[in-house]
Amino acid sequence: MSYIAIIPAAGLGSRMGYGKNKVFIELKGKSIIERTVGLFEEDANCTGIYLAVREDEAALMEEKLSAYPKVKGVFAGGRERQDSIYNVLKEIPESDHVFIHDGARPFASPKLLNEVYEAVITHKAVICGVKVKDTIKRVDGPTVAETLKREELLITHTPQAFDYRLIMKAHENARRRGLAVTDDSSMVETLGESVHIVESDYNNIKITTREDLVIAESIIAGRGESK
Ligand SMILES: Nc1ccn([C@@H]2O[C@H](COP(=O)(O)OP(=O)(O)OP(=O)(O)O)[C@@H](O)[C@H]2O)c(=O)n1
Ligand SMILES: C[C@](O)(CO)[C@H](O)COP(=O)(O)O
Repeated sequence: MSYIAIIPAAGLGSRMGYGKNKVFIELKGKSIIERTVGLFEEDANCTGIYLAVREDEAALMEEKLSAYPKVKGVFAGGRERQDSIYNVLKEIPESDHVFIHDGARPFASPKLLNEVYEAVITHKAVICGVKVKDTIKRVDGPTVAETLKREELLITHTPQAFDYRLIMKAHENARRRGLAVTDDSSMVETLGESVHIVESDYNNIKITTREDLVIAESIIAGRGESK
């Protein structure tokens, strides 16, 4: 048994405001996308890595990732993350399991990848996430609508892992029904299938805004990484 990894990296990075795709930002001499791809390159259970990239960045991406032999394909992304992933899903070879992991999430630990992999062997859909630390309220404009039960909430991370046929069916169903979602497991939920949860960790951040770059630098410093 093994899995293949899909890495969506075709975003605009608009919340970062960097003027170009944030996955090319370097953190201690290595770009975010190289760090993310490196996680799967190092994972013995991963047999191939496929990316969604912006068409105008395909050449740059291929150059950046030339040192990662598990990268088997780079495909054009779509308008939304969901479209980018579907564009890759329909091109990849059929396999037992598929991991989907944000290109902008470079700190997933080997332990987490392993736990998600163990879980997807038994469960057909697996996500990871962490507990909410703050109190979350649903709002209606400037007014509080309700206070949600914190113990029922999960901050969702990637990797998310799936049985290949199930995630393909979930994406195709979502496209047919015009469902727009921000993570892949939501589409599996829509099919009425259960989604298993593995505990992630707070370092597994998605680099989204400028503040995240400071956190990222501090995670790297804490690891004592040498160049
Ligand atoms: N059309 C899109 C949009 C996003 N992504 C990827 O999905 C991941 C998570 O998305 P997000 O953090 O939202 O990245 P961006 O879309 O780049 O950021 P923003 O929403 O701020 O523009 C990123 O690795 C991003 O490159 C993608 O492949 N295709
Ligand atoms: C999939 C995800 O990373 C889970 O937290 C997140 O939903 C991606 O959302 P984005 O708005 O595309 O960053």
